[in-house]
Amino acid sequence: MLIPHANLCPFFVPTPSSLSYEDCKATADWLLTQTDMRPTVGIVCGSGLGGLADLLKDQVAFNYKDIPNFPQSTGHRPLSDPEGKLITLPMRIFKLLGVQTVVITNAAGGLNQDFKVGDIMIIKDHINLPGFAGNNPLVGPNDERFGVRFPCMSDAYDRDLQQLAMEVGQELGYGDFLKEGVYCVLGGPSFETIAECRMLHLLGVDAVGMSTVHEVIVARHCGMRVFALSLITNLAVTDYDSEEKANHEEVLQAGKQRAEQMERLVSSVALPERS
Ligand SMILES: O=P(O)(O)O[C@@H]1C[C@H](O)[C@@H](CO)O1
Ligand SMILES: Nc1nc2[nH]cnc2c(=O)[nH]1
Repeated sequence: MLIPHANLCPFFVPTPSSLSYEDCKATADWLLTQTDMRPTVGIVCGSGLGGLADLLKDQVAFNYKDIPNFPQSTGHRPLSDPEGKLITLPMRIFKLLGVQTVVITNAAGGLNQDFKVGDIMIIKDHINLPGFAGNNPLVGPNDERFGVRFPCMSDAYDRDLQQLAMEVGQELGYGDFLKEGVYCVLGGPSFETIAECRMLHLLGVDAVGMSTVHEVIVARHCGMRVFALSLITNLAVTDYDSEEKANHEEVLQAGKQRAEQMERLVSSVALPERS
């Protein structure tokens, strides 16, 4: 099953009712009545990377508005927006549909000095910076039917899939632009200041973005494997003499330029029978 990026601000405190097992089950059961397909891979498309959907044969498409309890994707939402609570609901619905592997793509700003615009970074780990202040999607009562109260995150990103992606990337001739690194999520929607970029660089962050991490935490909580890629759409500014200014248009533009290779890599790793 493939969904466009929710693109909602990850700052929220979920309430039991917004993410309840019963809500998710009702949604999953409804979807299962609409199709005979039984997905085992769930894909979340990042900004500018929605073309992945075109790779799928025998598509069955649903409008978000028609799916019971499903969050609407209407842009980046601020902390105070209660709709932001639903950002990770699709992960739990994936789980209840039978999905075993979740693939997430995003657009991100490069902090690693060896990165260039257009690089594809295999995410090997993350820093949930909002989590340091208590913004974790698992805050609140825990439903053991999804997972344990204190899930481990030291194996958040599946190592076998990372290795496979490196090998497949080399075979596809992506050696020059396929990298690996640590992704850090910030709340957005503003881009970073120069001082923030410098701080993140000092912390060992290779790429910074505004998504993915909360989905990964919820996906791992309920036991799905995770593979995630960042497309480096711009280079984070760390120099006060630089004239560069991050903007969403360049993010979308970079996405278009590298979308095909990104899509091929995702399909070769996650949907090998289709590539
Ligand atoms: O793929 P995502 O949604 O993480 O893309 C990042 C965050 C914002 O949506 C957008 C800013 O240009 O890029
Ligand atoms: N936070 C953040 N998100 C991004 N998404 C794409 N580029 C960037 C960036 O530079 N910073």
